[in-house]
Amino acid sequence: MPNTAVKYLHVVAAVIRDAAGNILLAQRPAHKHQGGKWEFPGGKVESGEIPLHALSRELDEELGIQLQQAQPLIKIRYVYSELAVLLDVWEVTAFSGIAHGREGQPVTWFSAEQLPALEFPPANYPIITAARLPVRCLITPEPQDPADFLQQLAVRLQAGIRLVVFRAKSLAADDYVALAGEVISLAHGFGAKVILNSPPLMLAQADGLHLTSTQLWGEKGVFPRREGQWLSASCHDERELQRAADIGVDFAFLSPVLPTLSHPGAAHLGWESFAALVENVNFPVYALGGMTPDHVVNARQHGGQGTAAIRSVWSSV
Ligand SMILES: Nc1nc2c([nH]c(=O)n2[C@@H]2O[C@H](COP(=O)(O)OP(=O)(O)OP(=O)(O)O)[C@@H](O)[C@H]2O)c(=O)[nH]1
Ligand SMILES: [Mg+2]
Repeated sequence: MPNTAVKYLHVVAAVIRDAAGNILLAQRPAHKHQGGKWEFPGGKVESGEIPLHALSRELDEELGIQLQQAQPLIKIRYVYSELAVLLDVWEVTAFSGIAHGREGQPVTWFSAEQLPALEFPPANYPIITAARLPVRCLITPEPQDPADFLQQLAVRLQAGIRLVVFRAKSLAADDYVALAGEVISLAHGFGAKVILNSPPLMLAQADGLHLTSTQLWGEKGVFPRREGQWLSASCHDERELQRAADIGVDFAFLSPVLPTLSHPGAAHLGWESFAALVENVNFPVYALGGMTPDHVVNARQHGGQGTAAIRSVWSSV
């Protein structure tokens, strides 16, 4: 949660992608704060400036490019010993000009998968997660027939799904692990990532482990996660998001944002509450509950990473 007694320096920064999906990074000059580390280009918002103008000015000053289109990606508050920053990160989707280090700083395009091995200022780690995560996430429905399930999954991967939470509460542990192995190899063939929903055994090939909101309250540090594997969690309110932050999740799902077909009369957050809750955490959050493909725009406008869905993704393609 942000510390209201702290004055955060508002900094805009950009995740700039080329047509192949590579991301442009610059190396901070040695004499500056966090010198020598890689950064997302950007800088301080001047007084009276709106963030998008600050971003446009910084990208011209630092890289000689003209910003044409950008959308919010994530906001992070971080307290260094010397200063506190609010990193207001935007995803640049269109620009003109050829990026070069106008202030003499080295600039390089990296694939998203190269980012975790680079050295960044410590505030940046959630930005790397956000840059690697897609806008849409599929949470699978309960598998009935495994062969049919894999075939259905392949259709969604072909349609562009790049993040899958393999959720199968009805399967025995051995069956879950066997099907998970197949889900992972199928998804990896498409360059998609697979998060396993709290199996008793964590597979080395999986990209992450997902916790239900109940599992969030288990003993800290006992989750069977390996180095490099993400930890995600289902949350429904501020208390669960805070707990997710305390145990160090990489990203979360917040629900229900809208009414769902399975619980049509149940209370839901609505987009404004979603935005207010997301504003206070420093990791990417997917909107879940009642999401259709069109809601990706709403999720991004309200500070989310994107949308997660079971039914609408499984049945709409
Ligand atoms: N641009 C940028 N700044 C970051 C990142 N991560 C991070 O902690 N910061 C911190 O945000 C602060 C402001 O960034 P900056 O030094 O780029 O500001 P600026 O371009 O206006 O530079 P200037 O002070 O030379 O005018 C610095 O303390 C920097 O360490 C990042 O990824 N990109
Ligand atoms: Mg700068």
